[in-house]
Amino acid sequence: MAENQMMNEMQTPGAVFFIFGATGDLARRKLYPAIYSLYREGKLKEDFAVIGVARRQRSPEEFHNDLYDSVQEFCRYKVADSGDWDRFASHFEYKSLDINNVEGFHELRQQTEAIETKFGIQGNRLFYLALAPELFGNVSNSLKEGGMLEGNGWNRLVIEKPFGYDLESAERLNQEIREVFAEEEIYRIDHYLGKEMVQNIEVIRFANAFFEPLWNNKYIANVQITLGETVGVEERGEYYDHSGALRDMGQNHMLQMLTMIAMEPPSRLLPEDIRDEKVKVLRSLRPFASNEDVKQNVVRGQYTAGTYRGKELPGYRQEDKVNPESNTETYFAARVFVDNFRWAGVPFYIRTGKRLPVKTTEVVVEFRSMPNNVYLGKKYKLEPNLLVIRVNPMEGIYVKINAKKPGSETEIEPLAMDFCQSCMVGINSPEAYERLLQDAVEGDSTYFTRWDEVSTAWAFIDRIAKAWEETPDSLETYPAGTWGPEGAKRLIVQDGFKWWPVNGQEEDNVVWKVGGRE
Ligand SMILES: NC(=O)C1=CN([C@@H]2O[C@H](COP(=O)(O)OP(=O)(O)OC[C@H]3O[C@@H](n4cnc5c(N)ncnc54)[C@H](OP(=O)(O)O)[C@@H]3O)[C@@H](O)[C@H]2O)C=CC1
Ligand SMILES: O=C1O[C@H](COP(=O)(O)O)[C@@H](O)[C@H](O)[C@H]1O
Repeated sequence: MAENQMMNEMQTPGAVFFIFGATGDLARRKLYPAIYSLYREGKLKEDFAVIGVARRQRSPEEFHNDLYDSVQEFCRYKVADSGDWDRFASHFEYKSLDINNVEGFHELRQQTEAIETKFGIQGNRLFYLALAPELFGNVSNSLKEGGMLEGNGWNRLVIEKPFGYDLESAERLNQEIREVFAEEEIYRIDHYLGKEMVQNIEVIRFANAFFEPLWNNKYIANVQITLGETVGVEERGEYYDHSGALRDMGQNHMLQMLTMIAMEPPSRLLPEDIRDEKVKVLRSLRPFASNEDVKQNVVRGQYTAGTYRGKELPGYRQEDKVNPESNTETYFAARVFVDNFRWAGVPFYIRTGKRLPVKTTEVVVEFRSMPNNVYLGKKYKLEPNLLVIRVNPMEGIYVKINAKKPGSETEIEPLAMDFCQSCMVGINSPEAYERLLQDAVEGDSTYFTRWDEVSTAWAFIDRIAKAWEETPDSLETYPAGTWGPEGAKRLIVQDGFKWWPVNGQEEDNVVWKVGGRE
């Protein structure tokens, strides 16, 4: 196939992928489609195999049918023709196994050796745990006891979030898996790090003379990071009600994006150099000193019933498997400071929520006004310069500058330079899971989180969670389909700033024209 030929040079080393949790939602929606895309693009050749593991029984035909449905529904490539499909599907086998059944792992080992021989795989094994975190320790142990780590290639463990509930539970979890796997064998997924535009932050910053010299407190007034979702908790009420927005999105995706924006340039583009720089940012986060400090800097909210595009939406407490008296936050916004030379005094405003009006992830870097602006005055409509990095679902970069209004002698107006990557014909950005699976198999841990990153992030988040536990009435509400609680506006307005519109949409739903002149 054409994609295969084009991508030959990017082929990954042969390996067996074990998907523990093979009948689950993550495997179906993300992992199988990602493997198919890698295959279609020739990044996986014929020397790979997948063994799906879960408790329920699945005949080979049933498993292949599940696989087909998952690819057709969720993959960015549709199945090309039946010959290609049969060849792809022949790499997949299923093993019904409870992860606590060590005996069963000996059988798995025999199945593995047979499939390695069949596809000429040299003993490389990648264990992907798409399972509840409580099972991570047991599965690691069963892999060891069942002789699964005695192949003659490498062994790698890929684990999903959430990595713990707080620092203490994360430490326990880490200890359990470290009894079997070394840190360099562990790949902790934060799927935001696999997103094309999150990885692009590094390039935009470090490959452009426009930006890097200005990337500090002398020129940047504030940074805003928004991860908005229109969905509610869907079928995940039970998990979410225990977790909440702070743990579900804050501890991982939001702080990881913040580190990418704030980190120092690494001396080399090696995984440990980059992760060293990221962890320095996390260590520089100004910790909240007291409940009052948290109250002044962090706002939390829960959605109530509302309307979105004419549709009535239930409140969070009415959602399936959610405690009807739940105090769990579905939104939070925080003002965070990175106390180092580069960022001293620059607020980072971060916010995320479910049931907001727009699904979007964006970073807005707002530059300071000119020190002595000769264009101050009523007739000039000056706006601060902005750099906007659009992460998803739109991918692109947007720069807002001031320019003379054409034909006018005195008027100045903001001009938007908008590069929309996702609008370009022929661009079909890889899904985060494709990139991360490929990296894991290639042994590149750059976009996976190291233990010190995870633990430092938890220490920061725990302080907020503790304050909220002690001040339950700090929870505000917001109607589903709106931009979150009032407190989030106050948080930023008190500093003389405002939340910039995201994805072309103003907070009061006035459309902010994207591209061209406003
Ligand atoms: N779904 C998503 O989009 C995301 C999920 N995650 C995380 O990924 C993990 C998996 O999530 P998800 O797929 O949604 O969960 P599901 O509940 O849909 O799937 C869980 C899987 O685990 C298997 N399983 C459960 N117990 C055992 C056992 N004792 N032995 C063997 N297999 C077992 C189940 O199969 P069976 O019942 O047949 O044994 C099933 O395949 C979780 O940690 C979740 O937080 C993270 C980000 C996104
Ligand atoms: O990790 C998670 O992320 C999703 C949002 O991911 P995105 O790639 O669609 O932006 C979120 O819905 C979920 O609650 C959280 O667990």
